[in-house]
Amino acid sequence: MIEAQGLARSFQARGKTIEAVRGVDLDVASGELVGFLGPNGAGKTTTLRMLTTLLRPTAGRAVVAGKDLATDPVGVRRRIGYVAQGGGTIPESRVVEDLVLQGRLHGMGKADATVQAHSVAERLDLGDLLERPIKSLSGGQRRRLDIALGLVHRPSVVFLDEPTAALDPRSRANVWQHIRALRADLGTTVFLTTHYLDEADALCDRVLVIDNGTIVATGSPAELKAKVSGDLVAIGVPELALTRTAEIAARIAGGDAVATTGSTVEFRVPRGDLALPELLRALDSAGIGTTSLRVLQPTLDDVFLTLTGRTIRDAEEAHVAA
Ligand SMILES: Nc1ncnc2c1ncn2[C@@H]1O[C@H](COP(=O)(O)OP(=O)(O)OP(=O)(O)O)[C@@H](O)[C@H]1O
Repeated sequence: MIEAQGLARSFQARGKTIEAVRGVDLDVASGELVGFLGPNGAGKTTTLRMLTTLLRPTAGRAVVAGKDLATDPVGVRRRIGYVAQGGGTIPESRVVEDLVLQGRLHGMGKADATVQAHSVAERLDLGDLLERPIKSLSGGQRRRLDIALGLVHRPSVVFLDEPTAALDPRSRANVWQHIRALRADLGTTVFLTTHYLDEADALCDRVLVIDNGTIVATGSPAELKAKVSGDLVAIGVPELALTRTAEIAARIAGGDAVATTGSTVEFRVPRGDLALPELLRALDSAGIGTTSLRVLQPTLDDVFLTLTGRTIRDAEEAHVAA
């Protein structure tokens, strides 16, 4: 449904060349729900704008919904929905008006656009809000309207740029539910960008991790986590036993990356649950009593850290400071 090879885009700003996207390859199958995960400034929006014909690539090619980006941009536009960060609606207009207008802009007849406006509004729980002025909607309702606007013309693939940015946890969960339903009920291919690790983890079949304009990993959230880091075991012990505990941790089969923070010794092993009996026996023989013991499964942030040497938050802070 989305195929790209070597997609790249650079910008000239203040005499400097910014390579926003540096040769991205993509292969998204029909009906997949794929997330593009990376910190602010990684190149997510730029990639999305190229795939949706809003920005011309400096290099590379892509076929989206069966149409070539370079030779048939109109064909691409007809078949896709694009939900940008902060959509461009008219605050005074009513929800139904905006939905119908959007359908008309896509060349739909008035009757068809009206039927579709009601249908997508129902689908996104906006059925009771059709007569409301857009400016009166809550953040979550507004975000659902943005998504509905991207769906009026029945696209086979929809691109969502940061669909839950700035929403509270409840509204986010609600938007996730609607995105999942889109794929489940209509078979729509969904390609979304996010810098929220939990969003990529909870929502996406497959995640492409992007950093500095380059895809650094791709796989299901579980595959990514399994590939790059094991479980983290954290053992709380009395201060006097810290050094000895770290030595014991280093000797556990498969144990790696032993670190001491405060009164805790942490280390990584491929399977924390399997390492615990050996660890506890060794600590017991050494006469060390534990004050706490935790096994944490890796997060996508661990994946990002392993791949890039930075957490997503560090990368974002560095981008803001640049
Ligand atoms: N029109 C432009 N002119 C100059 N530089 C740009 C332009 N658009 C994007 N950039 C730069 O390209 C890089 C990638 O930006 P992009 O918006 O694609 O990142 P992003 O991953 O989508 O981040 P965000 O989550 O903040 O939207 C950044 O360094 C950005 O400053």
